[in-house]
Amino acid sequence: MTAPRPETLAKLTPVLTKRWLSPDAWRIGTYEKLDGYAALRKALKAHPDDLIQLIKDSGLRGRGGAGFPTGLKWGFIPQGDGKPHYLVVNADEGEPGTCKDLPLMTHDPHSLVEGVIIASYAIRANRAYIYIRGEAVHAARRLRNAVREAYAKGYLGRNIQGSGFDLDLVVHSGAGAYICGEETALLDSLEGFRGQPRLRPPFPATHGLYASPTVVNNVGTIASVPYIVLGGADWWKTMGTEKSSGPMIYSLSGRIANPGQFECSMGITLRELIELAGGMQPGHNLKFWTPGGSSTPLLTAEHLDVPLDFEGVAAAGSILGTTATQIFSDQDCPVYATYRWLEFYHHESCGKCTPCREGNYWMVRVYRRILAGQGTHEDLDTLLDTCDNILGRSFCGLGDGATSSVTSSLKYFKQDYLDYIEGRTAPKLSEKQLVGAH
Ligand SMILES: NC(=O)c1ccc[n+]([C@@H]2O[C@H](COP(=O)([O-])OP(=O)(O)OC[C@H]3O[C@@H](n4cnc5c(N)ncnc54)[C@H](O)[C@@H]3O)[C@@H](O)[C@H]2O)c1
Ligand SMILES: Cc1cc2nc3c(=O)[nH]c(=O)nc-3n(C[C@H](O)[C@H](O)[C@H](O)COP(=O)(O)O)c2cc1C
Ligand code: SF4
Repeated sequence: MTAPRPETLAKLTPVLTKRWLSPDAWRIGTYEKLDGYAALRKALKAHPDDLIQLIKDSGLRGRGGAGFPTGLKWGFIPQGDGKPHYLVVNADEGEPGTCKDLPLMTHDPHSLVEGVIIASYAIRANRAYIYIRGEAVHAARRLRNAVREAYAKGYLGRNIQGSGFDLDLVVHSGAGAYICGEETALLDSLEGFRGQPRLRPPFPATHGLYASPTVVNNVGTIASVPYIVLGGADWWKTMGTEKSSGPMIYSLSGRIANPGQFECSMGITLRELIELAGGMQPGHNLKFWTPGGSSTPLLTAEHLDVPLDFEGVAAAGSILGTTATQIFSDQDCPVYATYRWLEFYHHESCGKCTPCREGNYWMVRVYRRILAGQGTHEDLDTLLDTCDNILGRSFCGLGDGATSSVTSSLKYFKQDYLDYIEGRTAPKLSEKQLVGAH
């Protein structure tokens, strides 16, 4: 493992991760000693509209993958409409490779709770929910403990810190479905229905939980809010780039020496991230990687110096997404990796719309055929044609995301497909595994 150079180490900007290594930071006493709830006290003295303006000024963009401007979203909540308003935190974190919200909630749950209270005050919500992935049992336990502690200290409940503001916060565990991370499927699930996406527009900002104005934000988005309130918009903008401000937690996995979370100013490159992670594993050379989880088009070793911000990754033909960089080497097969992701999308497709439900089913079969050494050249056209019929024609983003690795692996690694089809690569799947592929 090679140590990073000092100039690369300087690119680490621990803000949301700064307490993760402090012992017991998940307990309220420790959290308060480390600046905890100071932002809330400051926020409760401000006018809610000024807080929305502060978040707009900071340029904060959603950390759930789409990068929608947070202040703008909060500003869409109608005021004086007589309806209840809701804040819903999306803690479903299901995107393969993504692991930033879970450690945050485990190590520093109060930063999320504090962010929830400030955001709810800003949008005038008196009830908030954290919808957490069902499998995340430990993180949910920590969160529920944090909520209990916050009630006991008067940060939640009636007349918070004497401000006159009331807020109840409920932690709701889902049942472990990827689709329930899509915000409208999440809202259906929270209401007690089967989690399937709703038609948008109308967006949750006007017609969300119980058809009322609702802000849905990712864990990382809401946990950023206390830091912006304390440090100010200008400080936040000293990190990152002009249109992608602030720090970002990048999760690194795969063929690198030291996988994990690295919080850096947005715009860092994969070359620098790999250096921070101690380099590639010995004997491995970078072949392909996802910039933001499996729903984002693959990039290659040519893209090592692409700035990992919303604009930089888009210019390189991919999407920043959840900043989950999954790193594959010359010893990994892009055809097989794509097949495994497709099996995931096929399994997780909710079945509501035909392109995604049928398209993923058939693409999995075509991949099995190719990987069993029984593919044809026409199969490659079938894959591209199927993607063409899914992308932009699906009811929600799951269908679109499923096509990303198919089209990008065919763009960069067509030869790997041809090697299976023309018999130069030994089959990876057996006849038995091929059952049902024809
Ligand atoms: N974090 C994870 O585990 C995970 C898993 C799968 C996918 N994703 C990410 O999800 C993203 C797609 O999510 P999406 O379909 O919600 O994206 P989207 O661009 O449709 O919406 C993003 C957010 O902006 C809001 N919004 C957009 N336009 C609006 C408008 N006109 N008025 C009011 N609000 C508006 C939406 O309500 C939503 O909250 C992908 O980029 C992917 O990276 C994340
Ligand atoms: C299939 C699918 C799954 C998603 N899963 C998540 C998720 O687990 N966590 C999340 O924050 N956003 C997820 N999203 C994005 C949400 O729909 C939404 O854009 C996000 O919660 C908005 O929060 P933000 O603006 O703070 O990013 C998913 C989107 C799709 C299409
Ligand atoms: S794209 Fe897939 S997950 Fe989304 S609604 Fe259609 S079938 Fe369901």
